Amino acid sequence: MDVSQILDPLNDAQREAVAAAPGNQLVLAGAGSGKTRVLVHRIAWLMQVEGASPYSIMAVTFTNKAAREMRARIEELLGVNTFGMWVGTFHGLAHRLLKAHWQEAKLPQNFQILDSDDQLRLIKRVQADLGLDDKKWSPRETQWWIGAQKDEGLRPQYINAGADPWLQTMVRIYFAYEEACQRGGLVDFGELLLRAHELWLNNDSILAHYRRRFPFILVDEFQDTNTIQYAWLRLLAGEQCHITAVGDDDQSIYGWRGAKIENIQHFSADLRQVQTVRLEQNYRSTSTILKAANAVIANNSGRLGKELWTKGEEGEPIAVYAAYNEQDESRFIVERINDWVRDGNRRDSIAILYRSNAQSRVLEEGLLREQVPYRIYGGQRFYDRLEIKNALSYLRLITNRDDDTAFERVVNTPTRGIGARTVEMVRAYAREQGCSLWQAAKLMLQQRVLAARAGNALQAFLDLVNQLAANAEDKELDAIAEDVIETSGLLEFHGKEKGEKGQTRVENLKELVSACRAFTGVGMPEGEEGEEEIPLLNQFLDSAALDAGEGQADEFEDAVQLMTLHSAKGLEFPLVFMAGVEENLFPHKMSAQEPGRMEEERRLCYVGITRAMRKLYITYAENRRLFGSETYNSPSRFIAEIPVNLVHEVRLKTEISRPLYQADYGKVGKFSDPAPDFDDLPPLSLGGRVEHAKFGEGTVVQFEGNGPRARVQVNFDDAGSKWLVVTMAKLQPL
Ligand SMILES: Nc1ncnc2c1ncn2[C@@H]1O[C@H](COP(=O)(O)OP(=O)(O)OP(=O)(O)O)[C@@H](O)[C@H]1O
Ligand SMILES: [Mg+2]
Repeated sequence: MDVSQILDPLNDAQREAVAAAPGNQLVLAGAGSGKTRVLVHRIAWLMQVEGASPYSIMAVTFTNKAAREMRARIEELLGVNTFGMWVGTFHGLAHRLLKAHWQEAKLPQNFQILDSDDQLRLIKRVQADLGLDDKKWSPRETQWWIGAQKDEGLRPQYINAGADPWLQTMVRIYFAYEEACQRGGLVDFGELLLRAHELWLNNDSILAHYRRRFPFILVDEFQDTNTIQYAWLRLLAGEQCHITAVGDDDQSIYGWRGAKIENIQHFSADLRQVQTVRLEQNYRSTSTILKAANAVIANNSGRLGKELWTKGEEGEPIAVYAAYNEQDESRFIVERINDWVRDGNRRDSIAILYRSNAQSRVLEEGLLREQVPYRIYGGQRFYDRLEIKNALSYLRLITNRDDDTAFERVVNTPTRGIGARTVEMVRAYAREQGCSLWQAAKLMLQQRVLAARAGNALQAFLDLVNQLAANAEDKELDAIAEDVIETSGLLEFHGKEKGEKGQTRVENLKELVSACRAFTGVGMPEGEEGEEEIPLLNQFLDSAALDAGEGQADEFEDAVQLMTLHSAKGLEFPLVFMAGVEENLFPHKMSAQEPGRMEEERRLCYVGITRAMRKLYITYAENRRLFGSETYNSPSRFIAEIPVNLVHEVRLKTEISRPLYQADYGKVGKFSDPAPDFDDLPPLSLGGRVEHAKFGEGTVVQFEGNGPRARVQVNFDDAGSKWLVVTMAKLQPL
């Protein structure tokens, strides 16, 4: 039997874990030390040497993508099919189980998964039935609370509300909500896990069957399991099964969603004869990157304690860039990406990581401008996001009432009691009359062909859009956007969605206001005579549609990856940018409010740094417009935690114009125009004050392009924001 393929690519400690006799194992090790590799090779070993059938193995991964990769790796190692193996996320596996045993789980065969939107709507209905006022009993809070109970494995009958009236009410809602779900055959995410656990708990024969079936259970990213997941694992494992859990307490980043680091400590006590393996050699990163990660995480207390080392080369210092603002940050990153690709590297060797979803907007714009293909991992591009499309639909209706797509999209969003039947009637009428939906709706209201309730609701929608249009007169673009997201009720509507998702949507909507504000400066060219001016709002909508229309780079195209720090877990990239590393953004400002959250933010930073293999850039902006407002944050404390000898501070932002021209001419030499006399050009700098003959004094906030085409954006104190061509504008630095 040839096992060398399985063991050769491993070090001694890894080999010890992979080739151990069947038993419980805990592999506790830092980032990039080969935990996932051990898991994969362990599965191969069990099949090849212990003769385990693929049917006897269950592997829990962090994402579905990771599950696919795991299968591919094993097939490559062994040349066998992994078809019968159960590999997936906790939710995916629980779903599979419930589908197979719907009767015993007391579910209808075609039970539906309830997503977060639907869940919130259901909770609202339930609360209304109980006569509870939404204002006093926020459905969103209830949703969060019920989720937290389920994560802890708690049904309402086990919650002792005592004399606490608030808790008593919550429990009452929880009971009623459960009943409603059961009646409708609906299962929310938390319920999947809870129900799967109970299925085994209450059905000895089914449990016995799965215990026999799965003598081997392997879990990646064990540090982020919550109470119910851990209970589920233990129940399945029983006394005979063998669990291999791999994890890193320093990478636990889902505490806010109920994950329990303590499960790592409990594991050795709860299971029999656990072999603990520690891996200390890191194979991923340069020693510089590794030292930085070690230094940052050392600031956390209560760690299980481990130090990583590497034989790898020292590598380049970590580059820290203090950007003038978010635009400058985006531009800097795109330039470095272009350099990297010019040096012969692939784009998919690059990741840009950020703390908040909404940060992607400015980064995406920079990439689009330079036509760098990119993909948002585990997410959508900014202008493709549901809440943004909703807001844009209102804006489109303001400029054009006959925009049917926009009409359809928001006629009942936020919900205002216009049902599918009414909309179908409007559609039919429009077809008949050959007019737009808006016109049809108007006619139908005039002719009173709708039932009173539907008619009133529809009238309210038309009034709302007309009102928004009236409000928009003479307003700046960002003020229009702000009015739209508030007055339409979108902000409130999306804000009510459960926890993280709702907050992300609200942040994105506010970010749209930022996008409008930034656009105001770029939009109109200086009023060319005779040319009809296109209203700024229309220009903005066109540009947004173009951005969205670009579509994601397809799966096979070589593209830069953008993602949040949370979704980067487990991945690695030769070149990594961590953007927006500023106080209040990262660490997130909410982390100051809850104990323990700051340490979780630091672990997130550790996760971020340790994604980098060869080169790491950390950037922050001295002032930033995000979520619709302007902020001045100081550099993140995490930057200060990296020893200075590992860092190279990049300061490009002074003297932008002259060096830029000269470098460009020297390098490219493609301009046929006679070279302007560079010595006559003013030394402009981002953030610098300048004076213009017509517009007066202002501040340079952005620049773009090279050579004779270089343009700067100046926020003039009185004349507003303008883009100017440097060679023409005769700006005087002050
Ligand atoms: N013994 C080894 N020899 C050479 N390369 C290795 C070895 N072990 C792991 N690697 C490589 O090191 C990198 C990190 O491994 P892996 O992703 O398994 O680490 P991990 O501990 O799971 O990291 P994370 O904590 O980020 O999930 C991978 O590129 C992997 O192929
Ligand atoms: Mg891993």
